[in-house]
Amino acid sequence: MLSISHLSLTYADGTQALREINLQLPQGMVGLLGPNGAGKSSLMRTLACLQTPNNGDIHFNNIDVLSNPMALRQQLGYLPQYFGVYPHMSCYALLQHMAILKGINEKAQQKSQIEALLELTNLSAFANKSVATFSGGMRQRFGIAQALLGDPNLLIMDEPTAGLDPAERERLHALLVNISKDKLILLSTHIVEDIENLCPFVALINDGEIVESGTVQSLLTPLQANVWQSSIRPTDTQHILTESYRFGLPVYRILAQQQPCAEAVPVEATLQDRYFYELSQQGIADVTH
Ligand SMILES: Nc1ncnc2c1ncn2[C@@H]1O[C@H](COP(=O)(O)OP(=O)(O)OP(=O)(O)O)[C@@H](O)[C@H]1O
Repeated sequence: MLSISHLSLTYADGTQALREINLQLPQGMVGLLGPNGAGKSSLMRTLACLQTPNNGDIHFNNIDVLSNPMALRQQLGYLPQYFGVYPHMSCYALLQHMAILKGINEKAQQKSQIEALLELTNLSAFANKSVATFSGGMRQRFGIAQALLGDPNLLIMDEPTAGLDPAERERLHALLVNISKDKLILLSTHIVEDIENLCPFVALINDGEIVESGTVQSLLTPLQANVWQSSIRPTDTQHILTESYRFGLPVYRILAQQQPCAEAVPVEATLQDRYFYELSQQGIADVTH
């Protein structure tokens, strides 16, 4: 559905943000997962035709995106990571303005779409309030509403759950799952849990390169039967994937073919395990083989 080949982007200051990205993304929810500075926003802005790559091709269905950005824009919804300055316009008026920019010119159509989206994003009660006065979570919900205007086939969402409280986050998850059936929704995040909850397909990006992509199941298979959990730090620290806390007590996730210490119990591999495995791969031996 979305095909990216040899995509490279270098900023004017010489920062190489994308290095020869090759990706084939299917319909449905796709997660783009990577640490800070990995290149997620750079890739999303490039796919949304907001910046031009130095090299490469992007095809969405039968559209050659780089040579025909207008054709993509008619099918695109984009939620940027930051909106910048909000004009002092009411939420409704700003959505109406954006609807016109998207080519939704008929008043009745604008009204029905905007009202439905305000309802979906829990903003109906604030339709007449200025967006400039919205809280962070309300702005995020507004951003989601504007991205959905025109019922786009490709929805690109840069950190959509940023700033949402747990109830709104769940609401957004349900909304995205419901609308993802006949579209491609590409969402970027460094919150692994969001992707685990939502995305059957994932791409891991680090330092401008795609380090892995595929179904979550295919990414977990190499780790299965090799992940252990322990509350005690193993003496051989080489294979520790993560060191976190639960209720203030340490939790170690360890990648090893044999029980790494007496306290370790075997556990199901998670996307978080795979993510940390990829990030630390230069430093640890490949114990999956
Ligand atoms: N306009 C720019 N000019 C120069 N360098 C940039 C620009 N925008 C991003 N970069 C650099 O490109 C690299 C990738 O940045 P990008 O914002 O795409 O990463 P990210 O994965 O979205 O990070 P985060 O999760 O922190 O938002 C980083 O080194 C960043 O400093």
